[in-house]
Amino acid sequence: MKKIGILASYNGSGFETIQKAIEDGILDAKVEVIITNNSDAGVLEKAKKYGIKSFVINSKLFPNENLDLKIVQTLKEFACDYIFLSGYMKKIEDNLLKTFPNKIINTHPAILPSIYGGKGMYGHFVHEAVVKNGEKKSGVTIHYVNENYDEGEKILIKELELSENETAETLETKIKDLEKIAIVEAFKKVLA
Ligand SMILES: Nc1nc2c(c(=O)[nH]1)N[C@@H](CN(C=O)c1ccc(C(=O)N[C@@H](CCC(=O)O)C(=O)O)cc1)CN2
Ligand SMILES: NCC(=O)N[C@@H]1O[C@H](COP(=O)([O-])[O-])[C@@H](O)[C@H]1O
Repeated sequence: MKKIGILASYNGSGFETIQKAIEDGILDAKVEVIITNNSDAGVLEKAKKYGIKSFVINSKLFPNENLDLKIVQTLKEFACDYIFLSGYMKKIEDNLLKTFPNKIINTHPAILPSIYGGKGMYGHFVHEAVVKNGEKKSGVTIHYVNENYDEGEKILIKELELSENETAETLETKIKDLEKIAIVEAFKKVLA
């Protein structure tokens, strides 16, 4: 059974999607550990709810430590096979990339490659830009992570069409619903 480590900065909705798919027998895997950079992250409550060990790793708590190495050390302690970025807002750096080559998976709330990826394109900013530019479609991209933001090999893309009166808020809700399907489908492919 493959072991998954989670990195999240906020609510970790993607993590909960994976956890529910595991509990429903859809994914043959186990979430071993959750790491966040944000001591107020909602994902910490979710970790408690599902009985999964969690850690806050950031420069405020560990001012004199290499956070990249500390994250690697933690993920290795739990013998993780895959790392899933469930709304993680920090750059994945060299040690993590080298320790888990082609094993770090991210969900991005837009179609990639596009102008809706890269530095500054995260969370609500993505949906605001898509609506502002009058795009007719958007979607979700699940991809492996490389050294640059949102440029890794694609695993799966799911698209949706914007409605006439779409707002960034309504689009974010639709994208998050689409993400639930995309994440499970992508992990079924990866774990096969
Ligand atoms: N090496 C990589 N690291 C990360 C990737 C990746 O593809 N390669 N994906 C991101 C997730 N992400 C989009 O899917 C993303 C997250 C954050 C940013 C961004 O611009 N962040 C800001 C800082 C925001 C903050 O501190 O709250 C920044 O870098 O200025 C872009 C894309 C996760 N890591
Ligand atoms: N560029 C990365 C990015 O924007 N990721 C997005 O952050 C959200 C996190 O939501 P959550 O905190 O509710 O899980 C998710 O929708 C994810 O696609």
